Amino acid sequence: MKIAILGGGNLGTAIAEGIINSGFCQAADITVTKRQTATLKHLADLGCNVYSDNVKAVKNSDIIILAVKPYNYQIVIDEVKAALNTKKHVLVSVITGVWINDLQKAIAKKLAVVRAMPNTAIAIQQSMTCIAAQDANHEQIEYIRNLFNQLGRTVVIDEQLMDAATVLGACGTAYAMRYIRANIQGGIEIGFDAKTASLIAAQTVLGAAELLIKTDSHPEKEIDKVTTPKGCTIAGLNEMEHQGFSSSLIQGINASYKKITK
Ligand SMILES: NC(=O)C1=CN([C@@H]2O[C@H](COP(=O)(O)OP(=O)(O)OC[C@H]3O[C@@H](n4cnc5c(N)ncnc54)[C@H](OP(=O)(O)O)[C@@H]3O)[C@@H](O)[C@H]2O)C=CC1
Ligand SMILES: O=C(O)[C@@H]1CCC=N1
Repeated sequence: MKIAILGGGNLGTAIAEGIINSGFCQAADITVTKRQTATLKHLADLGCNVYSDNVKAVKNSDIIILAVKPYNYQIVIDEVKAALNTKKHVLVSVITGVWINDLQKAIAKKLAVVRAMPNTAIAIQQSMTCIAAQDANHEQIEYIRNLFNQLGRTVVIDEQLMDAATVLGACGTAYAMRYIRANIQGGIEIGFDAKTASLIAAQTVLGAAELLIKTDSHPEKEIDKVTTPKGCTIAGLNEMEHQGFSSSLIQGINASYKKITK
């Protein structure tokens, strides 16, 4: 399979790099487009095809990953729709807020379309990617899922949950960063220099997340292991809850969801 990534920006280049690093396909089988190609020199050096001609990229590929900004998708679809072939191509869109029906309407063909919502950890092959599909067969969905499995973990969801997936999985990276930053600020106040506090905070969050994923555990079970009766963990946790910690996170998630669905 040959893959075209239309829109070689942050996400597009991260996908290309991840696919190459994982050995999922050869660099020569990947084409990345953008209007100003100078920023894609590193991909060209790796052996990818790099140019601005979206139509040529579509004609030379089987899987078309659309990774332009939401306000640019219509123009790119208008450009390539005549070259899209329902018997050959699968279109994969990572564009936030654009529904499969919108894409199919813009293409004016019942093309197999897969919508994927990764997060920015895709740059280090640690994304959580939620996937939804329409008019794609099992084999096509599995191929796309396998592609994103090279870039982290995947789950197939109903497209109706894509806004929720965006909030929890994609915006979630920003929420986690803010949590880590608050830990760093607290860590500095209790004596660490910024660099050491950053390492301790980030590695601790990484370890906590891996505990849940690798042992299929529940957060409260892991909390019970840390909290010594009358100890400092429970004192801190309870104070955080008195200040509305869990409630503020839940309200934040709801505010994001309200914004994305309005
Ligand atoms: N899941 C997540 O966490 C996130 C998802 N996203 C989604 O991913 C998509 C991409 O975001 P991101 O990578 O950050 O955006 P970028 O702006 O970094 O990348 C988009 C790229 O598209 C290129 N482009 C624009 N017009 C065209 C065109 N006509 N033909 C070919 N290339 C074109 C631009 O380059 P040039 O101007 O040189 O053409 C640019 O490099 C967005 O739709 C966004 O919604 C974004 C961020 C986070
Ligand atoms: O903030 C946003 O609107 C988008 C959604 C996912 C990441 N960025």
